[in-house]
Amino acid sequence: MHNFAEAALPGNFLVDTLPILRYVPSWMPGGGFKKTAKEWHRVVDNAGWGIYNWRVSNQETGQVLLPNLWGAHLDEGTPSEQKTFDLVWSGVAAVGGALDTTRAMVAKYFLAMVLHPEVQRKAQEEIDRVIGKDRLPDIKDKEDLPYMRALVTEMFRWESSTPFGIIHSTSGDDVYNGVTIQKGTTIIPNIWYMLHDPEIYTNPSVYDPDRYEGSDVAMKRVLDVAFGFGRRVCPGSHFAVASLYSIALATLATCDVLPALDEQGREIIPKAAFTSALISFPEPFKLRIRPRSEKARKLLQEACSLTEL
Ligand code: HEM
Repeated sequence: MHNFAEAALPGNFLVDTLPILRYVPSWMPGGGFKKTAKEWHRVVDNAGWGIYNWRVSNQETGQVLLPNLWGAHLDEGTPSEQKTFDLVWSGVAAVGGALDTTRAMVAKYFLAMVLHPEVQRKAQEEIDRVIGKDRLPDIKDKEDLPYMRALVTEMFRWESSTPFGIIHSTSGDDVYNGVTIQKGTTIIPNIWYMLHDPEIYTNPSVYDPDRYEGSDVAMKRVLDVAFGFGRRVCPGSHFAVASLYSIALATLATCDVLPALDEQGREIIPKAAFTSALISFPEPFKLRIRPRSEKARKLLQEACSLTEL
């Protein structure tokens, strides 16, 4: 994932700006990127084929958890060479697209909760009122929890993990707002700014689920931007929102997310600081997670023991 982030960052490799450099041999000054490309290709190749071959060789052992992306296809019989290739690289695309983007959003969610106890209280009040305290929430409860929907949407507006989306280049000449854009121009979609435009979002740097006033239309406008545009829009957006939603709902229904304590027992309030890379994470911070009640602890324990089965 680190190599991907480095490779996709505009300006990191001169050859992206001066494509003629691709004809420079790897041993000449300016051709070093070819060695890097070869090495990184080996890494991603091993990762893709390694996990696929592991999946095939463990199909019968019970080590492979089902259902999984490859399972349904492999159960149909031995795939052709082309299909095998497609399966391996669609798996790499799914994991590559999902892993760090989702990890970063989950970390940002916990940071937002530590910084905004008032949001937690409001969400917990909604969960307790709608679901009660006798069962764990379910993804189907989403329909009845507008504040929780706003809480998750606001995560993507406040600090999406892909502030500059994925870089593209124009496939033909274009004119936008009177500006001529030539074919092959690099386009960096500034998703962060679109979601922090003060003309649309009052106090854009503030994490505030109330700004949507419960309107799903206003929330959709955020999610329509956060996952990119056009035919290369993120295919995992629904999965990503559902994952965030499940994690937020499960933790807030059962736990309080609290700041860590220093040696004197004082709360350490973390800064809202983020790395500036293709995929943006929060700077490291500490927190405490405490079950809201003995009943909540038991519900969680039961759910964990069911998962282990
Ligand atoms: C918080 C989570 C996520 C965020 C913020 C995110 C964001 C994005 C963005 C901005 C793009 C670029 C779209 C464009 O080019 O305009 C993208 C592409 C992509 N995403 Fe996601 N994504 C997330 C989760 C996922 C998940 C869970 C998956 C798969 C299960 C996934 C798979 C992909 C793939 C395969 C692409 C490349 C699509 C293409 O180029 O045709 N993403 N994502």
